[in-house]
Amino acid sequence: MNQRLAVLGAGNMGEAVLAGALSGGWAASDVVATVRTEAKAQHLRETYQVATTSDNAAAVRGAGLVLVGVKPKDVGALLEEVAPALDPSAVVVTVAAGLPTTFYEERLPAGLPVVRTVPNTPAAIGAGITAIAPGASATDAHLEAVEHLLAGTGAVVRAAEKDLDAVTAISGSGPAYVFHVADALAEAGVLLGLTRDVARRLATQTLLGASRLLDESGEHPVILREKVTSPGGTTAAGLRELDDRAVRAAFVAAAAAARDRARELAG
Ligand SMILES: NC(=O)C1=CN([C@@H]2O[C@H](COP(=O)(O)OP(=O)(O)OC[C@H]3O[C@@H](n4cnc5c(N)ncnc54)[C@H](OP(=O)(O)O)[C@@H]3O)[C@@H](O)[C@H]2O)C=CC1
Ligand SMILES: O=C(O)[C@@H]1CCC=N1
Repeated sequence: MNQRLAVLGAGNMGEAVLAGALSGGWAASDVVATVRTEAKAQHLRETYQVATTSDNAAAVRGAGLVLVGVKPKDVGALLEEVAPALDPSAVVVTVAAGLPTTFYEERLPAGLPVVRTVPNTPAAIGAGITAIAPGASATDAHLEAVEHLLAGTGAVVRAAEKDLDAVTAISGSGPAYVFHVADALAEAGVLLGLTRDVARRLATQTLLGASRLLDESGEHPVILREKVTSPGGTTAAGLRELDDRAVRAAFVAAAAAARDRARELAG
């Protein structure tokens, strides 16, 4: 399989995967990204030194890996555009939420391997996590090629395709939940009289430090929470408010709603 990579739709997620792949050692000279505006093309050329075009069919010619980075609603039209131009040995890798691999297989030349992935935006700084699942014609070698592509974006895990909507709800959408918490914590600090700059710094570093501690200690989050929560102390008072407002239940409901929405996107 050749190393030519075509990124079709270099938006938030396509660009994040592109950035992660390049910082992981993928050669910029092997990448072409498709765009719809000259401003975006210029940004990609200047930032990553990759080739750009607005012609998706031209981009996929000779590409061994074709990354579908457009919104789920735009995937059908995109596949129609590129199907006749795809290299017979190409692997189609998609990041689109919800759409099953059968959606692609029905629209692409018979037997063309499809790998469905669920990345997240921290991929841009090599701190993402991506779940990957093979379609009917994707082999272990195809999965390995996708793992190689994504190696610079962070962790990569293999998953069963039936689980990918749940993965989307947790790690795909998850960064947005975390940014929501970061914003809420910082604004709470402002309410308590801290400057915006200080409050934001405290919130950001607290999330970063807590995440690293969780990861590096290997301890269960409940144990780590208990280590912060002195009997009769400040944290217990704060946590009681979160429980009274059913924050834990809200996370469960948010994940279920995101999973259900992924299913709806499949049509
Ligand atoms: N954002 C995230 O955190 C995650 C997103 N995903 C999936 O990633 C996909 C993209 O989402 P996201 O990056 O957020 O969305 P964006 O809108 O940021 O990216 C889509 C990009 O595709 C471009 N585009 C649309 N149609 C075409 C076309 N025919 N040819 C070339 N380019 C085209 C758009 O251009 P223009 O801007 O000009 O419209 C845009 O730049 C979705 O399918 C989503 O489900 C998956 C996991 C996480
Ligand atoms: O919001 C969305 O639909 C996409 C999929 C996961 C994250 N962003």
